[in-house]
Amino acid sequence: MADDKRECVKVVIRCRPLSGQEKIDNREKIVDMVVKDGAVSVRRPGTQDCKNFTFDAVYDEHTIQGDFYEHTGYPIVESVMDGYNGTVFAYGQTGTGKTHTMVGPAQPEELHGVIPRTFAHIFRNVDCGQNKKFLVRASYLEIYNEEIRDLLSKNPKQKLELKDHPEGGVFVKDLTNMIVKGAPDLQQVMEVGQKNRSVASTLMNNESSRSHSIFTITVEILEQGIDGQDHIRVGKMNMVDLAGSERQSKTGATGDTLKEATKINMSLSALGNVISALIDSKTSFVPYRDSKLTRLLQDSLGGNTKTVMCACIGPVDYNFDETLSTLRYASRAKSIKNKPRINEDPKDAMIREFQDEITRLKMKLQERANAGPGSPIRPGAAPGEPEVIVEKEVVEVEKIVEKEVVVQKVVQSGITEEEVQRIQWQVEQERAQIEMAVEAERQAIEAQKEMADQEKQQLLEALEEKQRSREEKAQQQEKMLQQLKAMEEKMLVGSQVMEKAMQQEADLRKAAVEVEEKKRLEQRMQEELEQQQEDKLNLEEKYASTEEQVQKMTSKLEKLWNRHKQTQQEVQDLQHEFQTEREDMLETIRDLRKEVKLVCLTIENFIPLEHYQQIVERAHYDESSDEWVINNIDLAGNRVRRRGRILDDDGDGRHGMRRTGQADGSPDPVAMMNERPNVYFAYTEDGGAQRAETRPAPAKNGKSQRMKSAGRPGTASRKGRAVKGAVGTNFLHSPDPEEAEAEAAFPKARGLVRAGYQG
Ligand SMILES: Nc1ncnc2c1ncn2[C@@H]1O[C@H](COP(=O)(O)OP(=O)(O)OP(=O)(O)O)[C@@H](O)[C@H]1O
Repeated sequence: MADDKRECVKVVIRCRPLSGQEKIDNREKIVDMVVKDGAVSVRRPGTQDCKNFTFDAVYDEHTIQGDFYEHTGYPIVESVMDGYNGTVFAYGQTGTGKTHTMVGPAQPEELHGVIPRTFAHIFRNVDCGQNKKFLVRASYLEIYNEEIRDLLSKNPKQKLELKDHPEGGVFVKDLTNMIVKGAPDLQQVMEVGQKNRSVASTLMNNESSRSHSIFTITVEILEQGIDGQDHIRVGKMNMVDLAGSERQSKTGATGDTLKEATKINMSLSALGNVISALIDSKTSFVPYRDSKLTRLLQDSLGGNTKTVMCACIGPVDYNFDETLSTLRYASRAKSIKNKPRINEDPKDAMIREFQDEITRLKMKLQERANAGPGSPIRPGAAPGEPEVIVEKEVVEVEKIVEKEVVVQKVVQSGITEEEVQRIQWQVEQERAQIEMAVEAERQAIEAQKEMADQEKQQLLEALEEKQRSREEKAQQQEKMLQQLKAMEEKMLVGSQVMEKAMQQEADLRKAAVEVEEKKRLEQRMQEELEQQQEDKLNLEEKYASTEEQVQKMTSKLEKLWNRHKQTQQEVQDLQHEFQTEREDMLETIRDLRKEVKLVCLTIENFIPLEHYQQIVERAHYDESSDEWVINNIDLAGNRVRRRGRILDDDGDGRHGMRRTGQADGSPDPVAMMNERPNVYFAYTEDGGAQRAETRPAPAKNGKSQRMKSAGRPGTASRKGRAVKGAVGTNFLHSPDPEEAEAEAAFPKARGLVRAGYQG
């Protein structure tokens, strides 16, 4: 039943142990945790000034991976198996243990992180799912430089698009979803994805994740309800390993790594803004669309998901600022409220399609089995009759399951071994009968000695044709049987006989999770109570005597004074943090400006202004894909040149395009416009529209002809031009009349001009 209760995001903190280097450097440890109270305190280095926080749980450096999973991953997977969406995500500074927590080393097994531990857990539940059928799928993606990539694809660098589904919410178009049949399949999927992830070495971490990654396991559960009808629930488990927030000065990032860091920090800021908006009662707008990460996490933050956020921190002094900032971030996230609900009978459940397909295949096989050996070779059976239709359906099924991984384990097939043997035996019997019948007919024909040779030959051919067709049908039947088996293997069936001990263990764990949950609620209530008590301080009170009044007022004053001091300190810290963030952002802006300047330099010197304006006018921003779009871009500029080269591959050394050209060998623009009306032309100094691929060949001295006659190749700057819609162009230069003159003398540069443009 759907359950519309609101619940807060569960926030836990994990502190990693001191690294080897930190021990060598004799670093000061500034993080203290009281695990049983969920309390963490961070001491300002060199002082006794501590900042205290409480969370749903805290895990110190002694916490082992197994215990961490039991308290964070386990309850979420249990909910997923009930049909809820669940998310576990790791957040924190670079090098604090996010990947260690979510993935962990491959060996030994006890160091496995949350993701691999869910595999065995999910399939243990599948094993115990009495009278249920399951379909389990997995996908693995990363967001690298604001681009979504499929880590399971043959081409993992290809950029995928985010789309909005009216009912299902945000989804990634064309993302690979592997159907898996056991924990080893999932392990294999994870390993493939891990190999494709973008990592790099920085000063803070030898293997730093340069992208955010999301591993998703979808579990579809089919079960008969008390109404006798089949019901489907779909649980989805998202496991997110975020890239680390980082300061350029500390990581020593340059070049591509710096560019990655800029994008990482920008998307993490967007995540911070979403968290702030969600807890701000005055704001109803949540800026999910500001980054791909926040769009993908939309359901996990403020949506219908049970979410655990694990904030990872380092234990030593030189990370004080980042640790404090992470704890503040996490503390804010505690107030986010989600509305988890069970996903019941969704329209697009794959298990339903599988179930229907299996039923249809079974019926067809049964029909054939009942009809006996004669049925598949009914003489005169017209094409388009049932047999042919079945063949089409089989092809459809093959399409659905084409991304299946290697089968390692079959929990239990829905079609019994006896059934398979029986049908196989029937097929064998049919074959034997067919062979006997053919042999008998052959003998009969040969016995008719007086029969004309020609007639005899015809009969023999007809007989052979019949036999071929019979064998084909028998093969089809066998193929269908294999299809049926393959599909049923994908639908995992829960064990009928669950051992009592297993059941008890599962119950015990469930009870422990419930106790834990109650403890968490109690703690939250305790916090609220303390808050209310503080608020009460401001209320008027009645006093029995003046002395009591003085006493109470003094204690109240003391408390208020302490609070005032704390708040002041908090303001100072926030100002400091704000300043550091501001500096980081300024750094980012400086980097982005540099990039913009380079783009502007290229535009100003290589693309005539009018043509640039045309491009700007034709470009529009597509909100759904978050990209600038120019129609027919595939027919423009460099792309045309590339296509031309392909056409040139005719072996005779002449350019393919020239065949439509003028007498002097240059192409006829009008002819080409007629041929491809949307083509953009390249520009030459004489102003003539020319195809990019027909530009003059380099002169003997190695310089191009254009370079020679131009005198000032591509250096004319156009300061102060107001380019309509040219973001970031004008702020770089001020108007300069001399430049206008230089501009007039400027040769018409190669660039992009739409066909038909008259200069
Ligand atoms: N709880 C822990 N116990 C033991 N070692 C840990 C723990 N947490 C982290 N480490 C070690 O610290 C190093 C950095 O960890 P990890 O790569 O997981 O950091 P990260 O937060 O994912 O960094 P980045 O954001 O740069 O990807 C690794 O060598 C890892 O093994």
